[in-house]
Amino acid sequence: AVYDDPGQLPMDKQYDFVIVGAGTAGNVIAARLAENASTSILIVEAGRNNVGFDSYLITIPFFGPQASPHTTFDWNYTTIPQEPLNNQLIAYPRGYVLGGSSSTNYMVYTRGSSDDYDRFADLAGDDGWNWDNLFPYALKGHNETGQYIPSIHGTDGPLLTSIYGYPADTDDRVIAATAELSEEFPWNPDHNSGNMLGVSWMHSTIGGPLRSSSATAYLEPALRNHSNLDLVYNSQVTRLIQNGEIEGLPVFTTVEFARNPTAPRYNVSATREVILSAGAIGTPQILMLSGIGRSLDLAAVGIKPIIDLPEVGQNLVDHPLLPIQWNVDSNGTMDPIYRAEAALEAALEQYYANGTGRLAANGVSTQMAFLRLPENSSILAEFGDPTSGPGSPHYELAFADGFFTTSQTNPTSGSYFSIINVVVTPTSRGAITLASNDPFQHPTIDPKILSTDYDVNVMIESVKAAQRFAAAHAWDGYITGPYIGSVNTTTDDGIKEYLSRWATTIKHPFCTARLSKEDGEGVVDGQLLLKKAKGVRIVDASVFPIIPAGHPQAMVYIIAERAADVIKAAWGM
Ligand SMILES: Cc1cc2nc3c(=O)[nH]c(=O)nc-3n(C[C@H](O)[C@H](O)[C@H](O)COP(=O)(O)OP(=O)(O)OC[C@H]3O[C@@H](n4cnc5c(N)ncnc54)[C@H](O)[C@@H]3O)c2cc1C
Repeated sequence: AVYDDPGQLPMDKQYDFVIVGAGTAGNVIAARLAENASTSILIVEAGRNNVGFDSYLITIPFFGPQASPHTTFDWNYTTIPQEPLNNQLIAYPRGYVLGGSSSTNYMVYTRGSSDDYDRFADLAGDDGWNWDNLFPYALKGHNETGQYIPSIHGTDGPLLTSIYGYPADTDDRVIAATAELSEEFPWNPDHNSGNMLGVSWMHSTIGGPLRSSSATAYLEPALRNHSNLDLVYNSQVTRLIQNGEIEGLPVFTTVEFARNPTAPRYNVSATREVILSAGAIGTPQILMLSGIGRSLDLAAVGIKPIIDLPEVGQNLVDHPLLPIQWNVDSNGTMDPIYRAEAALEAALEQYYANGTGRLAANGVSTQMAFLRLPENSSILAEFGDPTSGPGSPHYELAFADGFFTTSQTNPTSGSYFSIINVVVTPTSRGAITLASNDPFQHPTIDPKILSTDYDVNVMIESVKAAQRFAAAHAWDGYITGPYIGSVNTTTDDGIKEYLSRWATTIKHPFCTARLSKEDGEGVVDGQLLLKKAKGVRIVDASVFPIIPAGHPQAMVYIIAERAADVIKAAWGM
C-alpha cells in the first residue's frame, strides 16, 4: 500500500525490513526483497511523489538540468563557503522525491572501470564486490540499439538505458577530431565494458522518450506486483532509536519519522533490519541524530553519544566540474539549447505527438572522453596516482552541442560548443556535520571542492586537453574562438582564475559512511553492516570507500543489486 502521510500508516503492522529513503539504492533493495512473498517491507521517504506538480521536469529528458536546484524535487541544500571558488556558496542538489537523485540527475550512465570495483572488493575484504562477480548485476539494465557493444548490455532488466537520441551538429566533428588526434583521444566503442578509457558515445538512463529512474524501473512495478511492500512518503526520518542490546552491542531497529517539524513523530520497528539508503548527506545526518558518530561533535550539539564512530560524515568527496565554451559558426542555425527553448511549444508538440525531437534526448552532452595523465606527468611524480589502476581515468571531457553550464549565466544569443571538464579522481576531502540537533535543519555541508593542489593541477591539465581537442582541424570553419575573452585561459594562472570563478560540483557526494574491512576504521563492514551496532545496514553512495571515477549512478544500482542478494542470503530468503 502507498501512504502520503505518516499518520495514515497502520501502527500495529509488523515489518521485517524498514528501508529509509526511496532513492536510487533504496528502491532496488525494496523491489528485490519484495520478490520474497513471505517478507514484509516498509519504505519511508522524506520527499514528494514523482508524479504530479511540475513532473514534466523529471520525465522529459531534456529538462533534467532544470529539475534542481530550487524546485520541489530538491532538498535545496547549500554548501558553506568554498575557499578555492572565491568563497562562493554552492547549491548542492539531492533528490527529494520518489527515486531520490535518480529522479533529478542528468541521467548519464557510466559503469566505471573494472579497477574501481576490484579496489572496492579489496577494501571490503569480499570478492563478491569485484568486477567479474558484479558483472551479472550490471546486466540488470535494458538496452536499445545504437553505438555500443550489445553483448555487454542486458535486455530484460528493469533499468532502461540508451545512447544519445538526437543527431547533434557536432557529432561528425567530435568523431573526426578523435580520428585526427587518436593518440591522445582514442575511440572506445563502449565505455561500459569495464575499460572506460577513450572517447565513446554517452549512455543515459533514458528509455523511449522518458527518464528511467529507480522509481519508474523498480519502485512502481514492485508496488504494483507485491502486496508485501508498503511505502510512506512525505515522511522524514528524524532518527533511529536504540531498542535493546545483543551481545553487548546496541540494537537500532526502531525508526522515528514525522511529516514536518511541528507534526507528531511516529515509530516503526523492523523485526530483522533497518536499511539506511538516505544517500551521502541523509545517511550520516540520520546516524548523527541517533547518537552515532564523533562523540565530541554530537555532545556539542546536545545529542547523547551512543556509538563513537568518528568517520560518520567524514571523507566527503565529490567531483569538481568546469565547463568551457567556444563560439561557433553554425551557418545561421541557432544554438540547440535556445532552439529547444525558443521553439518550446513546437518541440513539446512533437515530443507529445511521437516522443521524438530535441526534448527526448539528454540535455547535457553527446560523447564523452575518460583520460589519464601521461605516465611521466609531473603531477603523478609529485602527488602519486590516486586511480585504482591503469584502466582508470584521472579526468573526463564531456562534449556538448550548445552552451552547457551549471555555474555561468546563460547567454541569450549566439551558437556554441562546450566541453565539460571533470576531475574524476579528486583527493580533496570534506565533511557533513550537524548544525544543530534539529533533524529539520540542514546539516553543514563542506565538500572542499578543489582544495588540493593535485585536484587543481589535474583540472588545469583537463582544460588544456580540451583546448587541444578543440584545436583539431576537424573544427576548422566551425569554432570561431573561445567564449570568455575576459579571462586568459592560455596560461596556467589564467585557467586558475577561470576555475575560481566557474568551477562547481558535478553533484556526486560520496564516501560519508565508508566501508572498511579493518577494525577501528570506517563506518560499515564489507557486508555493509553498521559497525559497533546490531540491526542496521547501509546501502547507498555513502558506503563507497572511494568515489567511482565516472558518473556514479550505475555503480550505485549495481552495488544495491548485489546488496539485496547479500541481505537475502543473511536471512535465508
Ligand atoms: C542534479 C544531479 C545530477 C546528477 N547527474 C548524474 C548523472 O548524470 N549520472 C550519474 O551517474 N550520477 C549523477 N548524479 C549522482 C547520482 O544521481 C547519485 O550519486 C545517486 O543517485 C545516489 O544514490 P543514493 O541511493 O545514494 O541517494 P539518493 O538517490 O539521493 O536517495 C536518497 C533518498 O533518501 C531520501 N532521504 C534522505 N534523507 C531522508 C530522511 N531523513 N528520511 C527519509 N528519507 C530521506 C531522499 O529524499 C532520497 O529519496 C547526479 C546527482 C544530482 C543531484
